[in-house]
Amino acid sequence: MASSEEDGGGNGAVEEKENGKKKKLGALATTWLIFYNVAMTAGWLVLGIAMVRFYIQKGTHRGLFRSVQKTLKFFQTFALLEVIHCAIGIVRTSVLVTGVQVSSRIFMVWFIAHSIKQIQNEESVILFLVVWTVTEITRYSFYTFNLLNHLPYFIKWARYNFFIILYPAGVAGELLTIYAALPYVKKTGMFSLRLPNKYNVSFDYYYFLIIVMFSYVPLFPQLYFHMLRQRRRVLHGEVIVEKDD
Ligand SMILES: CCCCCCCCCCCCC[C@@H](O)CC(=O)SCCNC(=O)CCNC(=O)[C@H](O)C(C)(C)COP(=O)(O)OP(=O)(O)OC[C@H]1O[C@@H](n2cnc3c(N)ncnc32)[C@H](O)[C@@H]1OP(=O)(O)O
Repeated sequence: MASSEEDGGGNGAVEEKENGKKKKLGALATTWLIFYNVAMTAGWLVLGIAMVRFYIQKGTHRGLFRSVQKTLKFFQTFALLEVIHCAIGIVRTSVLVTGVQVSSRIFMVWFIAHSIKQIQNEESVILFLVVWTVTEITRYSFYTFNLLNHLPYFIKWARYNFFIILYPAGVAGELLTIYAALPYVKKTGMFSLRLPNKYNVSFDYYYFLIIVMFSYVPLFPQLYFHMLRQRRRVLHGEVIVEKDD
């Protein structure tokens, strides 16, 4: 993490090491990442503004998902590139951690909120939408300013503090939404394959969703503790030895 004067100071040795790392990132990769992060910041800002405008004009959250879904789908799906960034090594972070984070979001957007219209007006959908939006505006603006070597301290602070509350709140929104979807999935048998069929395979989306819900129990703490470690490293200059994937 390269610091700038606006950072509010920090450890000189850590700063030097971090600047060295940044020099190694090629100019092309840096240019691409700046473009990517600016586009993502703008996308999530547009989404945030659209949500606020909708609520002010209509005075209800009903219909909000429907009105912002195109922007949400586009920018959240675009985030798949983050897994590629890690895989090709232009971003120094774990493919596994990023993969779990991005795939769970894509799953929520396409296989839950998009596919099950009956749950689109649930309060829990608005909860995760608001939480994701605040998180992503902060996160992508952090990356952008950091790459430009002009990182205001409040953005750095927000990036590594907001998540403490937002992560559990987002997970609560996601789990409550999947829970609300269960009766519709059971009633319609959507995305399920019953025997007998020509493939001789059966799949029950209802039970799959229950497994997904339980998978948050081991996976979410890993993401949360990863972020707590990143927080100690960036805000308190602790050297953390990360295990390879
Ligand atoms: C098929 C069904 C699958 C179902 C799976 C079900 C299980 C799911 C369990 C998990 C639930 C997750 C729920 C989640 O969706 C809920 C929410 O998001 S709620 C909102 C709160 N969320 C957050 O705060 C998100 C926090 N997460 C993240 O920030 C990232 O996604 C994460 C990958 C976890 C971040 O990790 P990372 O290691 O990247 O942290 P850093 O930001 O500190 O970055 C490390 C270094 O990489 C550089 N970097 C990273 N990305 C970029 C970029 N785009 N551009 C430039 N540089 C980048 C960064 O600067 C750091 O560099 P350095 O080491 O040099 O300092």
